[in-house]
Amino acid sequence: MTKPISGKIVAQHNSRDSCWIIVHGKVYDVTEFLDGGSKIILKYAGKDATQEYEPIHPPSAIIDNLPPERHLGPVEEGTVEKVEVRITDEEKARLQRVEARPPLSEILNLHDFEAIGRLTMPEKAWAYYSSASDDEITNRENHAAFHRIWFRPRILRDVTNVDWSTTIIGHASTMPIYISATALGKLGHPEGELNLTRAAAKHGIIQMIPTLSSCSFDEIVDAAQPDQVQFFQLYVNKDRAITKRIDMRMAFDAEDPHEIGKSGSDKVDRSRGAAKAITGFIDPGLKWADISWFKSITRMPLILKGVQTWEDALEAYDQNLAGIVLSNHGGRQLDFARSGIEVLVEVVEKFKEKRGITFPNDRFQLLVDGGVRRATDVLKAIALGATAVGIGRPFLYAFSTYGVDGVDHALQILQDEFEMNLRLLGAGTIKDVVPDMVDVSNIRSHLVTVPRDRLYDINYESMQHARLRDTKAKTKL
Ligand SMILES: Cc1cc2nc3c(=O)[nH]c(=O)nc-3n(C[C@H](O)[C@H](O)[C@H](O)COP(=O)(O)O)c2cc1C
Repeated sequence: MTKPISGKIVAQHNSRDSCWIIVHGKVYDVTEFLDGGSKIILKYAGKDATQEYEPIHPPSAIIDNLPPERHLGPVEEGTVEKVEVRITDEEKARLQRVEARPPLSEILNLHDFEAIGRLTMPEKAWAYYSSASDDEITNRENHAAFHRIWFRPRILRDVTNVDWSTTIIGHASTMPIYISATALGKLGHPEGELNLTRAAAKHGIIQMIPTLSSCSFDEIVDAAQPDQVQFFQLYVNKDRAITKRIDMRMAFDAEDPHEIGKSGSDKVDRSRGAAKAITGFIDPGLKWADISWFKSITRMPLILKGVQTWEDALEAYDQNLAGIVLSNHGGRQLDFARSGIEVLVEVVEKFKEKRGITFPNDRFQLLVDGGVRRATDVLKAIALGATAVGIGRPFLYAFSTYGVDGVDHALQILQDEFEMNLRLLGAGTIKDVVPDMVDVSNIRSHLVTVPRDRLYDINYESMQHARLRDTKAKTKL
């Protein structure tokens, strides 16, 4: 066994010429990672970097990416100078707000998780999770687009028993939703993505594991129940050998489908640091011609995420993919990209026109994400031909403040909303939710609103989010 290295020796390697760091009690020589000047690594040169490293990288990242000769061995216990953690007044105030968070019984909808998360989450986590690109127009449009679709409910139908379960890419799901891939789960909660895995198991829904998870792929798969289905979101590495290795492991570890991620970078303004630090490996050269290579290295169904036009949807169909996710990445890439729900309408129309194909369709499934906060949003997408929708941020907010119980509660809210709204829509099952049940005539209009009717608006008593406990009587959020 390698002899433990004294913290004092490590501390001497604190420069660009020789940079050692400690992560989880092991010493690593990361000098070669400093090419291009990584300020954040240098900040921890010669020190214990575990706290900074942990939320951003899975435990195995450093081991997998650094050649074995750079793994210098364990650090000698008790010799490392403790990095002083100073608790600011702001942080103290935040911790008090965490104590004052309302019980889950007072969280009535997915918006409430966001309202409480904004007040209680660590600043970095809130910035990374809630932010989007440029002016965040697409981020807000994603939800607003659902407001341009109205229901045409049917009456006098027997809805004593309603069933909102479905099948997504051949896998049973208790609801027509799945948990979309979101990076850096440990920024919000020490258990990170495992909160999602456990709640997904409890509710019988599918979790999409991100390439950039904070927990390792193995941890997430190990936390799953034996029959639990998980998807894998793959960012394609510039070094295709690495992508191939990931794929081989997927095939052995999880017998389930995965999807190819978009090749663009996670472009996020309010939290530039985290996004830039983790996306440098993504291949901007990924192209349609590469699809055949993916097919040659895996036997799992492939779904392409990030499709935003009918032309690309048709190309994906022609390349025999199992489906697509109509997604603009939660408004985190190109601002003014249209919402997934709007693109869905165009895709369904054009497939009918060009190929005579209708949806939902088992040979090629349409998934949608972005801005989904209510079961009614989901039902609109289902009526328009989607098989299921992905939800991202609400689950991040839920686990950041309440851990796994928060995600469980969020999923229960959705289950309850499905039951109620299917009845009100006059649909006994998901198959009964058909195009005639929605009026989508305004979906393409991106009107800027007319001046508001102030007298009427002032009389409207606005709904309130959940509130912190001890400030409830005094403050509005
Ligand atoms: C904090 C955050 C991180 C994300 N990370 C990824 C990622 O690593 N890979 C990916 O394919 N999509 C990622 N997404 C996009 C989501 O998969 C999904 O498309 C989006 O969140 C849906 O919008 P919603 O948050 O309004 O539900 C991320 C989204 C957020 C909010």
